[in-house]
Order: sequence, then structure tokens, then C-alpha cells
Amino acid sequence: MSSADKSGGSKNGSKSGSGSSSNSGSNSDKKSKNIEDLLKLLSMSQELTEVQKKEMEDYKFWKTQPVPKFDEKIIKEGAIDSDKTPDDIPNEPLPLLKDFEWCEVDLDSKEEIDDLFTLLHENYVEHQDATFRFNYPPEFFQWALKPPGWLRQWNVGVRVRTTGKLVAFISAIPTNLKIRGKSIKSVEINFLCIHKKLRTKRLAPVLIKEITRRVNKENIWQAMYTAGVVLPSPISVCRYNHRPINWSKLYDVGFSHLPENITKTQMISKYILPSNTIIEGLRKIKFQDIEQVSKLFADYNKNFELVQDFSIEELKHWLIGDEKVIQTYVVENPITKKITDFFSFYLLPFTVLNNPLHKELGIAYLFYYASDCCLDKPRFDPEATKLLSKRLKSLINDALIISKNLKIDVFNALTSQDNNLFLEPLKFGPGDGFLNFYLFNYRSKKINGGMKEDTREWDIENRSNVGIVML
Ligand SMILES: CCCCCCCCCCCCCC(=O)SCCNC(=O)CCNC(=O)[C@H](O)C(C)(C)COP(=O)(O)OP(=O)(O)OC[C@H]1O[C@@H](n2cnc3c(N)ncnc32)[C@H](O)[C@@H]1OP(=O)(O)O
Repeated sequence: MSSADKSGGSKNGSKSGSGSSSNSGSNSDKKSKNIEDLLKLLSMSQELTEVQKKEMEDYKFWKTQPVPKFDEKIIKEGAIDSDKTPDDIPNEPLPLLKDFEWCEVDLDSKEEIDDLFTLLHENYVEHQDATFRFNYPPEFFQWALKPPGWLRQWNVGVRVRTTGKLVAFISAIPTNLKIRGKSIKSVEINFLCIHKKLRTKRLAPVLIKEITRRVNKENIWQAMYTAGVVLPSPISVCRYNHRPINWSKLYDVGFSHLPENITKTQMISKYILPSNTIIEGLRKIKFQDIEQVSKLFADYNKNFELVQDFSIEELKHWLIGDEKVIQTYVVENPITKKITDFFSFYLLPFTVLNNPLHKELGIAYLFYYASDCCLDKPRFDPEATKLLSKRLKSLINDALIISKNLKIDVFNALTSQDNNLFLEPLKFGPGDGFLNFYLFNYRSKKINGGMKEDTREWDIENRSNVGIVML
């Protein structure tokens, strides 16, 4: 999760979702300004405007790093700097100002998880009146930061020397990326966060260089990360989209005004969902499904240019965990017992401050899914597209129904994967938040993020070639 960029969404100070607006939506959506605002906050994404994007020379830190320049024409894909070995990397951490010290945040210690919770809860989401905050359950950190192969030294914190207060954090987890079929041993960087009182003091570059040192020491030279902010240079950009589930609650918390000429009842009924799922054979995933799911997922992922190549152990971790955090369902053919589809979504609530009626907002984020409904046909074959659209609509509709039963208030999805096939029919609204995908020390041609370049509307025809979902 990353930042004021990942909001409503998650990530990254969140990088996750923002407001449901409208250019593909209806008139009534256009008018529900306040709900948009809420959802915008949720995603904490920032709009990708020219104003935000500085000239390369002004990126005092990033211009010194192995990342492509904005206007660089990528002719040959591959590592930018490939000369070093772990022995060339210093053994000692970077120096910090004398009042601060490095620490490893121990995710097996309740106290240290509390420290991390407090730092992120109070500082990760950038929101003017601080009405919403990420409310990470402790299980979330176990899931997000302890996949197979995780290393304790990659949960990097900075504490105040005298008080021990945790004031900054950055994390890495191992991952195998596949870019256009090429495997790249890599890490995902996430949860970069600096206490509000220590902002704009150039601590972020120190954290980034320190995590780079620690990752390089393990002989890993590439990283993937996402952010709402524009840095040199995104490999892809996706848009956040939001599907209100409990419109009435969103209204209650004061962020939804009734659009003109529409009643509250009409708004509620617009988003109403049944109580029971519809697909025959839909059930929760079990450990014994993983082999089949892994095969199905790998076959489905061949459609995308940027994916994670998960081992069975990794899939188990990411798809089957604490139900407070990750929900995964499979569709099992009742006769053949074959698993034909799966979908998953993760949960990360917001705390609502200063509201007499509600203390928390339930937020779900679409994670991974796959269907075998047309794997035997080329991705853009018209018949395959028709079949997949129909299948995804019923799968994600069931995901929405399950979310409703879990008391989720809004369901977020990016324009990545094949999502553009179901966003409009399932009443998602395009958000104002954009999530930029980056690779460290790797040149790659751009990857379609599912938006039309000129209007930033959903590109339903070409969909997206991004098959990776980052928290
Ligand atoms: C091989 C292994 C490699 C591993 C490393 C791979 C790279 C990983 C990269 C990290 C991936 C993180 C993925 C996530 O978690 S994205 C989530 C980021 N977190 C938040 O948004 C939470 C709220 N915000 C904060 O805590 C602070 O504002 C942060 C920490 C973001 C910046 O703190 P502060 O505001 O006090 O700034 P500064 O004075 O210290 O530093 C200013 C410099 O920092 C550059 N900056 C600002 N925001 C970001 C950002 N989100 N990614 C990368 N760089 C960023 C900025 O352009 C400037 O550089 P330059 O413009 O002069 O060049």
C-alpha cells in the first residue's frame, strides 16, 4: 500500500483509489461530487498532471538513480546498471543524523507492529482534514510483508534515538517478475512513509538508498514499485475505479450529496446487490485447490506483459490467509470437479474520525483472478472477448455480493488486467486517482495500463497488459 498516492486504495500512502467520476459513467455520477471526493480520498491517488511532473533536472535524487528519463526512447530492454556484485556494496548502513537510528521492524513483535501501525495510520494517508486513516489490522502486515522469502532486514525503520519512536519506514519483499516473458528476480518496494514532522528534509532518498543497499547485498538488482506521484519514469499508468456498495453509509459520513433530481432511494437502489452469490460451484478456496489454481493463473497470465511468476508456496500465501485480509473464491465444476475460475480481493478498512454515526469504512480491493473460459482462443478474438466479458461480469458481481455481506462499503479496482470488461456494467465509476508503475534499474517499453492516452477513459478495446496487482 502505498501513498497519498495509493488511496481509497491502498497503497502507498496510498496509492489507492479515488473518486468515482464519470466520464464513462452516468449523469447522476457526475453530480455526486461528494461521493467522488470521498472515494478520491480513499485512493489518495493524485492526478497525473503536467504540473506534477517536474523536469528531469529537478528530480535531484531520481536523476542520480538507474531509472529511465521521461523522454528516453527505449530501444533495448534490460538492466540499466549491471556491473556490480554484492561485494561492491557497502556492509554498513547509510549514515543518519545523530538524533536518529536505523532499526528492523520485527513483525513478530506485537509492540513493533503497533509502532508500524501508528506510523502508517497517522502519516500514510495525506488528507487535508485527516478524516480518514488506514486502519491496518495486524494480520495485514503479516500478509503484506511476510511472503515466502521475506527478510527481516528488509523491514527498515528509522527511530528517534532518545525515545525509540518510529518515524520512518520502507519495505521490500521478494518477487519474480515476468516482463514480456523475461523473468527478473526482483523485489517490491512498499510502505515508504515518513512522519509528517520530518517531511521535505530529504529523508526519503536516504531510505530508498538504504533499502537498495540491503536488497543489493542479496544479489538482487531490480525492483518494482507504484506511486501516485510522477517520478522518472512510469512503465505504466492505471486508473482507480470505485463501486459503491453501501451508498447510504457513504452518504451518512457526509461525503455524498444527493445529485440534483435524484432521490436517496434512487441512489441506494442504483447500487443494490442481492444477498446470495449466483455462480454455481462458487466456494472458498482450499489448500488442495492451489495446484489447479496455480496452473489456471499461469495460463491466464500469459495474456499480460507484466506479471508476477508465483511459486505454489507464494500463491498459498497470497491467496489463502487470514480472512480479515484476503478473500479468495474458486468456481468448481460440480461434475468434473475442475476449477474453472477464481477471484480474490483484499480488505483494508479506513477509520472514520469525528463522525457520530460511523467509525470505520470497509474497503475491498480487487486482487488476482483468472478464468479458463476462453484460454483456447487469442485474447482479442471477438468471441473470446464476449465470453470473457460475460464470465468476468458474473465473477466480479459475486465478489461484490460477498463484499456486501462482509460489510464492505466500497470496492476498488484498477484498469489493469481484463478489468475494463466489467467496470461499466458492474457500475464502477472511474476515479480521479492514477497509479504509476515503476521499475528500478530496468529499461522497458511502456505497458498499456487500460486507459486511453488522450482522454484517460477506460480503454475497453485494448484493455491492459498489466497483470500485476501491488498492495
Ligand atoms: C534493487 C532494489 C531497489 C530498491 C529501491 C527501488 C526504488 C523504491 C522507490 C520508493 C517506492 C515507494 C513506493 C511507496 O511506498 S509509494 C507510497 C509513498 N508514501 C506516501 O505517500 C505516504 C505519505 N508520504 C510520505 O510519507 C512522504 O511524503 C514520502 C516518504 C513519500 C516522501 O517524503 P518527503 O515528502 O519528506 O520527501 P523527501 O524530502 O524526504 O524526499 C524528496 C524526494 O523523494 C521523492 N519522492 C517523493 N515521494 C516519493 C515516492 N512515493 N516514491 C519515491 N520517491 C518519492 C521526491 O521526488 C524527491 O526526490 P527528487 O524529486 O528530488 O528526485
